Amino acid sequence: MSDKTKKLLLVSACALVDADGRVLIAQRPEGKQLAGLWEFPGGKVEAGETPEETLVRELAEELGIETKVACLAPLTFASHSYDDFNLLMPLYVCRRYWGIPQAKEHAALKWVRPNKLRDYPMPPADAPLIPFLIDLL
Ligand SMILES: Nc1nc2c([nH]c(=O)n2[C@@H]2O[C@H](COP(=O)(O)OP(=O)(O)OP(=O)(O)O)[C@@H](O)[C@H]2O)c(=O)[nH]1
Repeated sequence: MSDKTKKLLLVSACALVDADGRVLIAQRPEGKQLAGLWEFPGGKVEAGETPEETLVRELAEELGIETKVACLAPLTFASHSYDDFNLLMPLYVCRRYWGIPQAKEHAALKWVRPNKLRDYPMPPADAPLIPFLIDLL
């Protein structure tokens, strides 16, 4: 049943893709919600930002890489009801970026083939995204 007190949270996420068709996932650090789970880099869309601008900012903050809005292609989205909020999360694909991703805010990073993503525990919102990446890559 719908809970009218739950807020809708808009989060932008990115599947960074390398030349071999692998996708970058990042492990959430200890002390955060969903610690230890593997996620797509990204974060909350701040006031005044477009979802694409959020990703350009988050990829720089979280991974130390540079990309551009024009390098982000929308793929699909996740819609999931967590206990305390409803998540709406567009997923973009990015194949063009500058620099080597480093785990600046995560516990670890891993390049994974899409058909192996299910081997890594991810937040519940993410599971429906995996078939789209398998189809694309
Ligand atoms: N970046 C990202 N967030 C995800 C994914 N799946 C998913 O459910 N989320 C949820 O979307 C929200 C993203 O927020 P965030 O990363 O900006 O913030 P956070 O929880 O780390 O907390 P913060 O406010 O301290 O930055 C979290 O609640 C996270 O659990 C995903 O694949 N990538």
